[in-house]
Amino acid sequence: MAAPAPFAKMNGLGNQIIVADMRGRADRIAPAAAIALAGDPATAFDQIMAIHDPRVQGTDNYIEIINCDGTQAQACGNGTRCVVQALAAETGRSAFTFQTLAGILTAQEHADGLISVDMGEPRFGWQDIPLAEEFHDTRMIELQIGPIDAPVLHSPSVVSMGNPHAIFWVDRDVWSYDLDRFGPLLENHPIFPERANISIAQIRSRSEVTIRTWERGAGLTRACGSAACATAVAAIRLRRMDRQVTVHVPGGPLGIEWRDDNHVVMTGPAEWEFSGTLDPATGAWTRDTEGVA
Ligand SMILES: N[C@H](CCC[C@H](N)C(=O)O)C(=O)O
Repeated sequence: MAAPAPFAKMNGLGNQIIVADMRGRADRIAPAAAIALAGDPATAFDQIMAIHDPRVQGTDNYIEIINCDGTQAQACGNGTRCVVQALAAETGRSAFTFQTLAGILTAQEHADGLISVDMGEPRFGWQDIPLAEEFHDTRMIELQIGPIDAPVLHSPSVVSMGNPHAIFWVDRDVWSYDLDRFGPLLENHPIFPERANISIAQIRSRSEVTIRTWERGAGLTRACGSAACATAVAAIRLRRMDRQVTVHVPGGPLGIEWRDDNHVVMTGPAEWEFSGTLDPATGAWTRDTEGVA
């Protein structure tokens, strides 16, 4: 058994997040511990955001992101907002710089409690996503699901926000598609050698789009921040939306801006639910007693 680590169960628009405090220690949360925590209804999560000591100068922390199947993710927008809220409450600071597998990102809590995360620059090259074969134009790639002459979903845009995303554009209500059926097939399609997060998106105007996401390594979630960024960027590349948009995910709205300097900034809320301590080796956990800070 490892020394217990403090954690907070939080959510970002219903994206279930565990923020774990792994500062001042050398171990990491084991995949088996993540799978155990994911299997317990009280701690079921989509991603763990493990806050570690900084590894490079100029950053506040290294953040390891773990999906509920125990695999690592490069980016998690909603989880990053939860980390910011937790650290802001602890330190009284409002601006942070984190290192993740997707690179270095900055984030800020605003006076109204909303949090903005600079998710960095999107990448569009087929090797960057990555795709298994060369596609010159990733605004739309050849991929379809359903009957060959009447595909249910086809011609997605693909984008890397540090993690791989495919966005299928649909005309009908996003809830009328069996994403729980198509999601796993598309996530694991051979065209995506590192698998992919799969979204379906209905553009409603030049500034509003509604999406649902099947997340790589996590399945259906109520919100996926990096998918919201990827969708906005892909729609803007297709000249179907303006550079500042609202992306409606099942959990609520996220503001996304693709700035002129090519950075994508996501703004939204984070919510604390309860705190406790967990064993990073096994996932055994206890809840803090009510009333104790
Ligand atoms: N929920 C996250 C994304 C997790 C990404 C993960 N499922 C992967 O890329 O493996 C978000 O808010 O951006």
